[in-house]
Amino acid sequence: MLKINQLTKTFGSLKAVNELSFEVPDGEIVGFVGSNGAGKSTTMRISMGVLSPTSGSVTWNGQPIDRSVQRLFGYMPEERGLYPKMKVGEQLNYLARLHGLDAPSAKQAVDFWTETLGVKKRINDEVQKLSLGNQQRVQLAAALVFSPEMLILDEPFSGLDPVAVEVMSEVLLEQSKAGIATLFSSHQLDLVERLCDRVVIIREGQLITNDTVQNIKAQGTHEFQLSVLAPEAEVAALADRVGGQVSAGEATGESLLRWDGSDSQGVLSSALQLGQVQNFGPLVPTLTELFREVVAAPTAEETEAK
Ligand SMILES: Nc1ncnc2c1ncn2[C@@H]1O[C@H](COP(=O)(O)OP(=O)(O)OP(=O)(O)O)[C@@H](O)[C@H]1O
Repeated sequence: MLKINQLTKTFGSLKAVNELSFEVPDGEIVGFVGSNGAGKSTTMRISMGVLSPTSGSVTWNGQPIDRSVQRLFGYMPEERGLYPKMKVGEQLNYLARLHGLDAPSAKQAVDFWTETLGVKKRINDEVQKLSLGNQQRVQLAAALVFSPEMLILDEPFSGLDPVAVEVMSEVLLEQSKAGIATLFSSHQLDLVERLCDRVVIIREGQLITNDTVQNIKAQGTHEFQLSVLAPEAEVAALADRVGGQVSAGEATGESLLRWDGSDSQGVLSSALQLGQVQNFGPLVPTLTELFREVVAAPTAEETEAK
């Protein structure tokens, strides 16, 4: 398990990471989310041991991140890190051997990951000759080729086409089933929602949320929505009763009623008197909507300053 404990990193007067604590347990995929400049890459660099913290610590199974621990981590840095003039296959083979695989195992791993990630045909090409998306696939192969115990991936999905996104999603889910701990940052919240066991949201270096996707969604503002085949004017009277709002639905003659969910069964029976009810239930917000709410809310410091 990776444990980030009271981590702080300052650059001059800027606190890029501010007393941040969270964990990435074995077999879990943790999505690391925050606006541009929130401190995600800085946290990941420190977790990988390529940047030292100002204070606080990161440990792997209780051990500080030294060279022996670094060897267990598959890392995809934001600035990427392949040698542009080296051939894809040579580069991956070099990395696999560097991490202790013998020659036949390294070859097998290179074949497997280039095949899985769809770059096997490019194995003899220099990395710099590949499209950006294919370079990204090779980056992912580089993080995976030596069977790491932990994956630290800084925006692994950026620049990938939809097919590669699907392949990579499957790879992460399989790795997680095999017990690998994964921390990945992303601005693609639909993917985070789909893949992650847990989501860590940070803002200005500070932890805002650390919870399961399910819990985060359950805590969001819960409105109800009902769709009924009845004229808007008739549904408006019902809306007035519960302080809701009515709008036209997509289907002909359909009206949508949104309200805070109070007296839901009473509203349903009244709506049934008006016409056929098509849909009825809580409107579960997407992670993207919740993220917008969280990021738009004032910070504790801003609230205090008022
Ligand atoms: N080496 C550095 N020197 C000075 N400031 C830095 C350095 N690295 C990062 N920062 C600053 O620290 C803050 C956090 O940056 P970081 O790259 O960790 O954010 P991020 O959440 O990864 O953002 P993005 O989503 O844009 O990649 C930013 O304000 C950034 O400008």
